[in-house]
Amino acid sequence: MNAAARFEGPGVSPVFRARKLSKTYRMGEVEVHALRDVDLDIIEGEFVVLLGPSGSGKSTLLNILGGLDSPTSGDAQWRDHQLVGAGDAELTRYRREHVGFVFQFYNLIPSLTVLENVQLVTEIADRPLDPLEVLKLVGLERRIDHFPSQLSGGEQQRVAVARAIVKSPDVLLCDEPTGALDYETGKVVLAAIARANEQLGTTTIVITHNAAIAGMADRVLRLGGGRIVGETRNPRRLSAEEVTW
Ligand SMILES: Nc1ncnc2c1ncn2[C@@H]1O[C@H](COP(=O)(O)OP(=O)(O)OP(=O)(O)O)[C@@H](O)[C@H]1O
Repeated sequence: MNAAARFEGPGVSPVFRARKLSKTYRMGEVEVHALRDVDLDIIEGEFVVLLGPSGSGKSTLLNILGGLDSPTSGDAQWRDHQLVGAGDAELTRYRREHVGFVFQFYNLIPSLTVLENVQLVTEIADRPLDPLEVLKLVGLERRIDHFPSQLSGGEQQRVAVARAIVKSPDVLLCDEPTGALDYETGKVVLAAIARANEQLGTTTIVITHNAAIAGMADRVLRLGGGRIVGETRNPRRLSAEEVTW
């Protein structure tokens, strides 16, 4: 069964709309169904957590929504941007103008300082935020002249979050943002992501293996075998400080 994570009815207009998204990999004789007929709507400003075991299709779904991958069949749109069948140039523009990514590993430029890593993005963004303000938002205003090698993993991940949000993206997509971090540092990074969602209104999707993080979301989608197998809404979102695991 594919639980239909669709919004119906008046007054609700999703920013993401995916229908019957499927992704199949063929490896010789073997077919891997990474996604099977996924229907999904996400509304503006929503904080969605994607949970599910390894191989359930979380990254595949996130990458399609982020314009990094394309499905084998089905349809996906962000506002009026068609994400399926779009050319490379169009997808690059979509990503550059609208999407911020945070991955498990930070991919900072080692020869640039914290501030410079974040400033770099503002040079190609249409409506960037002030890099110093964003570094304040992630609690790194005192480390702006440090190089990545002089920072802890959690601090580097917060620079990566700042870099993702400084262009004021409409969408923030995070794939295991705390996967490489210890408990305390993970919480600080989650707090930074939640703050971007709350203060900037950024539609946020976070993939995690950590079910405790689900408490921070408006909505939790569980994937299994390439399908959405469960959907819950939290009546109240927990702050990063309230989450324990
Ligand atoms: N490039 C690829 N070639 C072949 N199979 C792939 C490829 N990318 C992903 N898959 C397969 O598709 C399925 C879904 O992968 P996906 O990375 O979306 O899962 P996931 O839920 O994000 O897993 P994890 O939590 O381990 O990151 C898996 O079975 C995976 O092996």
